[in-house]
Amino acid sequence: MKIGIVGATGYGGSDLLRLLHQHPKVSDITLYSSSQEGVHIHESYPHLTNIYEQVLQPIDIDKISQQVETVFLATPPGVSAEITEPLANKGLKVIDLSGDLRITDRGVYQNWYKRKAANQSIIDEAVYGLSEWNREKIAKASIIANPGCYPTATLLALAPLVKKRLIDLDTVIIDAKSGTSGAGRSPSEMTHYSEMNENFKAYQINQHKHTPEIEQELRQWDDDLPYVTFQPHLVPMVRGIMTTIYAKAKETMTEEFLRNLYKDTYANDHFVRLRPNGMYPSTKEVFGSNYCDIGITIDERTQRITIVSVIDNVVKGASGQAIQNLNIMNGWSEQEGLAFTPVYP
Ligand SMILES: NC(=O)C1=CN([C@@H]2O[C@H](COP(=O)(O)OP(=O)(O)OC[C@H]3O[C@@H](n4cnc5c(N)ncnc54)[C@H](OP(=O)(O)O)[C@@H]3O)[C@@H](O)[C@H]2O)C=CC1
Ligand SMILES: CC(=O)N[C@@H](CCC(=O)OP(=O)(O)O)C(=O)O
Repeated sequence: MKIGIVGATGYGGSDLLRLLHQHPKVSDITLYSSSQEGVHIHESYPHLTNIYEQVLQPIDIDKISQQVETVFLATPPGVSAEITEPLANKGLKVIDLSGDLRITDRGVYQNWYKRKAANQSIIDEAVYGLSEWNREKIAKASIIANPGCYPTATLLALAPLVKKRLIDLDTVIIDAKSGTSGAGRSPSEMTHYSEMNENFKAYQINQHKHTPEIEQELRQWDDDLPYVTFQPHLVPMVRGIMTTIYAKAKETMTEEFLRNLYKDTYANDHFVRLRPNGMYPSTKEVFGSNYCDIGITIDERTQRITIVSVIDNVVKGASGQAIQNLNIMNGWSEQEGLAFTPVYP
C-alpha cells in the first residue's frame, strides 16, 4: 500500500517511519513537510540514514492524491481541521494523529483548544480510533481521529468498569504522568533539559484539552457521567505515560470479581495486558511498543478501586495505534508491523 505522512519531521511522524519500515503490507512511503521541502529525511533524523532515502515533498493536495492511498497527519492542532476535507474529497483515507477531529461538539473543541474547529461534516465522518473498543466502526471508516495519548491510557483502564456502570463516576480521579516527547520536537521552555532534569511538574490544572475527550468517550458508555478530574504531570523521562486512576465502587465487590472482569474483557486484545494479582506495570515495560499494561486492585476496606495503566505515548498513544487502525481499516491482522517486544531495560 502507498502511504503518505504529513509532519514526518516530528516525533509522531518519525515513529510512524520506524514502525512502518517493517510493515509487510506497506511498500511505498512519501513524506510531506511544510517547512523542509527538498531536504532528505535523514538530514532531519540521522538515525534513519541508509533506512529512508526520501526527500521531503511540499504539501500539495493534488500531488498527494496522485501519490498515495492513505495519509497519516502527524501535525499540530489546526492543520488537520484545514486539510482533511480536501484530502478526503480526493478519495484518500486519512488517519489524523492530532486532536482536531476527536471532539464531536465544535463549541467544546473551540473552548478547550482555543482555535477554530473543523467543519462539522468532516468531524461527523471521522471515527474515534480507540482500536480495542471501536473496531467495527474503524473497519468501515475513511477518516480516523486517532485518540490522544492520555485518553488512550485512561479509557483502556476505565472501560471495563464504566461500561458495566460499576463505579460512581463523580469520584473518578485520573492522575497522569508523561515523558517529555508528548510535547513534540519543537523546543519549549516547559520541556527543555534544565527545566525537566531532576524535576516533576503538574501542568494545565483543570485546563487540559484531553479532559473533554475523555469525558466524551466515557459518556458513550455511561450517560450518568458528569465530569472527571484529569490531572497531567511531566516527569523527567522521554517516552511513557502512567495513569493512576482512583474511583469508588457503587456496590461492594471483591478483588477476584474485579480481576475476572478485566481478564474477560481483554481476553482477545493482544495489546492490552493485565498484570497478575499484586503486580503493577511500569513505563519501561511497554517502552517502544504498542502495549497498554494494566494493574488493578480494590481496597476492600474503603471500596476504592485503583487502576494503573502504562503506554508508550508515542506508540500506543500515537503512531502504533494509528497503524493498528490502518490494519483494521484494511482487514489486516492488528499486529502487522507492531509485533515486537518492548525495549528493556
Ligand atoms: N508526541 C506524542 O506523544 C503525541 C502526539 N500526538 C499528536 O500528534 C501530532 C504530532 O505530534 P508530534 O509529532 O509530537 O509533534 P512535533 O511538533 O514533533 O511534529 C509536528 C510536525 O508537524 C509539522 N507541521 C508544523 N506546522 C505545520 C503546518 N502548519 N502544516 C503542516 N505541517 C506542519 C512539522 O513538520 P514540518 O515543519 O516538516 O512540516 C512538525 O515536524 C500533534 O497533533 C500531537 O498533539 C498525539 C499523541 C501523542
Ligand atoms: C507532555 C505533553 O506535553 N503532552 C501533550 C499531549 C500530546 C497529545 O497527545 O496531544 P494531542 O491531543 O494534540 O494529540 C500535552 O499535554 O499537550
